[in-house]
Amino acid sequence: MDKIPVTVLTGYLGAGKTTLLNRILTEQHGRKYAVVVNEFGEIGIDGDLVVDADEEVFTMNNGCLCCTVRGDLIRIVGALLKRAGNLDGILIETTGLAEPAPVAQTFFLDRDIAARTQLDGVVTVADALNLEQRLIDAPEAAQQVAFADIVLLNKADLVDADTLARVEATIRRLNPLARIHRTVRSDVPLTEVLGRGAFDLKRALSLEPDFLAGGDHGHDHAHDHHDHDHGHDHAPAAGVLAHDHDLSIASLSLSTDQPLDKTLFESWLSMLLMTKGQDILRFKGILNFAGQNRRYVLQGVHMISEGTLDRPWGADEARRSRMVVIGRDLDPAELKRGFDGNIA
Ligand SMILES: Nc1nc2c(ncn2[C@@H]2O[C@H](COP(=O)(O)OP(=O)(O)OP(=O)(O)O)[C@@H](O)[C@H]2O)c(=O)[nH]1
Repeated sequence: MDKIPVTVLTGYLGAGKTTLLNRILTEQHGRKYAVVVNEFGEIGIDGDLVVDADEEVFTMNNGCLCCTVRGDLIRIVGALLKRAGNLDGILIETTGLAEPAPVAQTFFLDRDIAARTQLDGVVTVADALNLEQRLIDAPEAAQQVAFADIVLLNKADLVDADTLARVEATIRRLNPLARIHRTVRSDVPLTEVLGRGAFDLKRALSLEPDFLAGGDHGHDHAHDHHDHDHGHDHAPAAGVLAHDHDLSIASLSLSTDQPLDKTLFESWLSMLLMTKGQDILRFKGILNFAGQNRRYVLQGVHMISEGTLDRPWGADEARRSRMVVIGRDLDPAELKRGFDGNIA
């Protein structure tokens, strides 16, 4: 039996992973992929933002995929394999705060999974506008780039040619071997990211000598999965994978069953981004605006926000507005007050 290829999509918050995933699901129409999405936050939104309703999307909401969640991944992939039928591949989108190595490890360490699947490649989407700053303030960002087999240098439309060349040189320094594609909205020929047999175990071992050793690669973890704030206390480990998450990053979920007033909401959001945009790493939401029978999808990274009208609300669907904000030093009470102030 052929092994099922697995592609891990990684990259920092808001880099363009879901955009790539949607491109794969749309362009590879007729193929059957199982999609596993891991998000950082209590209320699932990512699963809803994946376009193709024919695909089954498994969401893991446990926040950090880097360690304990691997158990969930093993369970989900294990269940998938039991009824795999004619699956053409498994696509795993990690949260922007995850490291790809432990996810990749799963496909080597779990015997049953290793026998049936083959890690095809780790694809890292890098945000050309924000990567340089992330490499300074977010250790995961460097690990994601270092561990990639293929890098999409995305959002090329948001920077000038010199910046793009500089960011590409930085990626090259972190990862001399990966193929790098400059992209806008993750538009890369899919033959460049899928079915390439790109994963290089030797390189993984050079970055993480314990890659095949299992366990938690020398880390000592203290997670608090209750509020999805996660603190790690990591003993120094060999290789690039010694990690240290930023404890001040948290995810806040906002929701209401009452319709929101679009004008109030937009002015609240623009004020919020003007005053706190540096600290807001990522926000996304599915909103119910008064008088609108279609869902409004909101997306943003720092000061850049995008809103689009999506499909109509279903007849039996609860018209619930949900928004997730991920950032540093957020004030939950103030954000909740502001959000609730937009109720129509
Ligand atoms: N201008 C511009 N915007 C982009 C590009 N690629 C993606 N975006 C936008 O950036 C935002 C984030 O894109 P996503 O694909 O959701 O990013 P992600 O990496 O899945 O985000 P998380 O899962 O939250 O980490 C969305 O508003 C996209 O429309 C690009 O090349 N240029």
